[in-house]
Amino acid sequence: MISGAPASGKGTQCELITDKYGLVHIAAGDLLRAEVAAGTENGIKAQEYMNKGQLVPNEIVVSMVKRRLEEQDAQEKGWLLDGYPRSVSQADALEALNIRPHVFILLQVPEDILVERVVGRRLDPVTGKIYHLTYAPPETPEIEARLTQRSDDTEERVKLRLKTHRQNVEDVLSIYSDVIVPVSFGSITSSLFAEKSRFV
Ligand SMILES: Nc1ncnc2c1ncn2[C@@H]1O[C@H](COP(=O)(O)OP(=O)(O)O)[C@@H](O)[C@H]1O
Repeated sequence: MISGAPASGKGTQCELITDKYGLVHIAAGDLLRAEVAAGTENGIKAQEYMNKGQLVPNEIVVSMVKRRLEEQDAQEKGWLLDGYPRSVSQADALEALNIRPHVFILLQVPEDILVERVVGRRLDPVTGKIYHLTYAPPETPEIEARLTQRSDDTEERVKLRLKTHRQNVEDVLSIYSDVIVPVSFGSITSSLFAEKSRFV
């Protein structure tokens, strides 16, 4: 499992970890965005909460994540669960199925840096690669032209998401205290990964 505040680097570290270990990346936020894009009933409900940076109700998220964890690829290759659980009740739902992580990676980044990261974050819809207009600019003008920005990646909304994260992270950490590996800001992405990848 990997946990961290918005723009703490979950997505970027997940890409490095899943490439190296052949794990299946399961991100609750991505699953929800797929429901929103598909216009499903759950997606329409979830959108209201996501626009406010609030947690989407468990009756939508828990079954969605459980189903994805139980799919054959995750069972065979192993999974890296990103952005779930975000509450004790969500963690309890996995405990009830005897689903526990071998490692719980906790990314820790100062909040002022997070806001700057979010506002400049962009996504390439063709490759799925994450860029930052200042710190990790796109390689070509063609890529730059097609980059998209998440609707909740505004300064106003990221502050709501940070508040939600602070409210929930402490509850969850107590459940995984035996497998937590804290990873603090200060290393660039690749050296951070290299330095800490011994634990995975
Ligand atoms: N485990 C979860 N439980 C409830 N809502 C979630 C969960 N994970 C993600 N969401 C919703 O999806 C939004 C985007 O999540 P995510 O892509 O992980 O971005 P962030 O890193 O900002 O949390 C969150 O702001 C929240 O509204």
